[in-house]
Amino acid sequence: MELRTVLVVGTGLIGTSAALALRKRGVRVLLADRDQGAVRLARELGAGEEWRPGGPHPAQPGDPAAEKPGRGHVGPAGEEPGPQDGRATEQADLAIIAVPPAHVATELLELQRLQAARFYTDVASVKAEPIHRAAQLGCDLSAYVASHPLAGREKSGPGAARDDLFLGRPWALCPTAEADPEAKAAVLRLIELCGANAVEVSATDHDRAVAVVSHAPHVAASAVAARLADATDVALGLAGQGVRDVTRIAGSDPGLWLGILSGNASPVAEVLEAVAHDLADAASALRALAEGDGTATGEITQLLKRGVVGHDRIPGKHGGPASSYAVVQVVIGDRPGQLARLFQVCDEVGVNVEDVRLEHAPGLPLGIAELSVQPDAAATLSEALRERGWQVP
Ligand SMILES: NC(=O)c1ccc[n+]([C@@H]2O[C@H](COP(=O)([O-])OP(=O)(O)OC[C@H]3O[C@@H](n4cnc5c(N)ncnc54)[C@H](O)[C@@H]3O)[C@@H](O)[C@H]2O)c1
Ligand SMILES: O=C(O)C(=O)C[C@]1(C(=O)O)C=C[C@@H](O)C=C1
Repeated sequence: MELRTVLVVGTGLIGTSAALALRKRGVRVLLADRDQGAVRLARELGAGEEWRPGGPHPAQPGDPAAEKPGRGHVGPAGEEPGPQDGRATEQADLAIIAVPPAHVATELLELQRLQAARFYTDVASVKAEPIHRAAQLGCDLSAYVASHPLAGREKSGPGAARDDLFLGRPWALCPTAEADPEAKAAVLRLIELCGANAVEVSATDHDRAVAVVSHAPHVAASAVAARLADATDVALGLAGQGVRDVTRIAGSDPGLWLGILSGNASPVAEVLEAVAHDLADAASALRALAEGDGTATGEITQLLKRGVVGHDRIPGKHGGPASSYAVVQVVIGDRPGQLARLFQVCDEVGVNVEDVRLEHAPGLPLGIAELSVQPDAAATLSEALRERGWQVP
């Protein structure tokens, strides 16, 4: 099904990223948020135009229309809801509700009351609870297919949005038995336009799955990062990439995450209990080791090995099977244009760079670029780089 006009309600990180991706594909996007500053910034970033459910002429202060009871949080303040029957003047093909999980159902109800769109989805990180609440409120479930892109950042708001945020990422959709096939087709088209991979799953299975791959890892990252709050300056001065990798997501908005964790409390608690068990066992094994019990190394090795097995099961990019890339390390000068020259060589020898990472030693004029490539391309690339004078250790 074609999406000509999409309404985005909640122009934060996810809503604005989806809007930017849709704009890039030529879709008309209407923007609404209870925070007018968020709408303005999204609009200035090129994410679309402000949604005016009552048409192009905002009600003026003092106009009896402006004194009418509000319409919840949807749309710009001080405007008429639409024609006299309460409908929006224009109906979008699809509305994306990109607000915190606890507000999804009330926004859906309000948007459906306005007949703001033909079909509706949301992007909340939990699925069973918003669907259950929507049913309780009497929303039209035939026009609604809940969804969740498995892509995000540790930053909030439209300023952090990226049009390529969803490229190659899984995007779960959880149609209920009541869902109209056309509503599902609309959400599938959204996912396709954003460059993501659709994964159909029931809401309950989704919530159990993301407890393992997203929500419990988030709490674990917060617990590790919390240790740093009163770490000494010496310790923080020694922080390398490891702690940065493990704690990146701990920088996220606590308010949003409280809502996510509360909406998926039991499945997350179950995973955390298992993690806590492993951590407690590792701590007692280390205590035993410190007291001279050499046999305790077995338990620690087992956990580390199970970690390697789990890590290797994470799918590679584009959701395909996990790939083990070879890493070619190259010494680069801290000067403009070095990376461009390096990529030029990769291009010349036809080697695709799957990933790149830069290691910079503060204060040193040199750094290391780590290029991840297919294992059978590593030797060709290393040789080509050496021939052209690059230092490949
Ligand atoms: N942050 C992530 O990495 C991530 C990834 C995937 C999905 N999600 C989900 O996407 C949704 C939005 O998260 P985000 O990271 O974009 O948050 P955000 O804080 O960047 O944006 C949320 C926006 O919603 C607005 N808002 C809140 N309540 C509203 C309401 N009732 N009506 C209209 N606007 C309202 C806020 O003003 C804000 O602009 C959440 O449900 C979250 O679970 C987040
Ligand atoms: O990478 C991040 O910063 C995220 O927050 C991403 C992440 C995830 O855990 O993968 C977090 C929560 C969302 O619901 C979806 C994606």
